[in-house]
Amino acid sequence: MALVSVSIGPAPPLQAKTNKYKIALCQLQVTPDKDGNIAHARARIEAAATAGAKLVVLPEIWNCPYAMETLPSYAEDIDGGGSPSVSMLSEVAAARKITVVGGSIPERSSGQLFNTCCVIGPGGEIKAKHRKLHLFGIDIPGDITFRESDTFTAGQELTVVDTDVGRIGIGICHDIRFPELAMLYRSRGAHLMCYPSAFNMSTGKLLWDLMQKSRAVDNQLFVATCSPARDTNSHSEYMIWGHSSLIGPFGEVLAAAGHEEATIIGEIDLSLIEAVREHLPLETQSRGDLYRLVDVQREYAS
Ligand SMILES: NC(=O)CCC(=O)C(=O)O
Repeated sequence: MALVSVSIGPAPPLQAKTNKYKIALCQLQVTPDKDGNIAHARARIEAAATAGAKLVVLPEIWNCPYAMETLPSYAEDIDGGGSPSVSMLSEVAAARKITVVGGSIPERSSGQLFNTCCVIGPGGEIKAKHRKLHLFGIDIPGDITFRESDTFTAGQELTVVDTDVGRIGIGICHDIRFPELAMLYRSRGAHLMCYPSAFNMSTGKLLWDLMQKSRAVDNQLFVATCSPARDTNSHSEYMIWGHSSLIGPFGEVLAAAGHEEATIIGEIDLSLIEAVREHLPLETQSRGDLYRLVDVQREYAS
């Protein structure tokens, strides 16, 4: 089928049951003990709900260490119902009537492994499942060599999900480096991008803040990132950067963690998006006569 290149129209109006709410980013200390990680995550989500959070976000790979050699032994079958990690998320979301962007866990499906984020609604239902689209691969001799594609298969679907707290676009860590993804999410009406992540010490120090602010500023929306805490005792070659953050639509840092375990809570006020877009109307200033973004999957679907 030939691909028809059509530019994307203006972002649809924002819709959410509530205009202002608290979001919690749980920067968890992860250990090799999966049951312990699940129990710990539950406790942190409950504490965040008690503190008033309506949306709780977990890190990339929170039920086991982010180490490619051991990840497969922790993988769970989400669709087949064999996922203690996702069951816990459903239970706690339903018990506390909150939305949970459940970080990511290694998912086993049809003999393949995916790096997968489930979004859970306040009834405990899985509202969306995002499989990491862009697998992280880096080779800087003498610094860092890492290849997710030796272990994971990349996902094939973009994920924009309607929740009680509005429309959320999901990406996992390295997905944040691809601006087109966030632009497509914005064009599909997302007001918040959530990126469960696990940046490393090299690229984290240099680029982590910049990436988050860029995605927020380019698209005039909120960006939330959530990382595991750094394990300074770990002998793993992959040391995690931490620094989970909430960025506002003007690029302002609304909340940020250091590298230790922490739950940070920030406020999302959706009216800020409209204000920023009104004050600085990038959408009407952009030059659709000179460049265009194409939503390939929508074009094929139509
Ligand atoms: N877990 C990841 O995808 C890491 C991405 C990363 O560090 C980067 O620089 O990109």
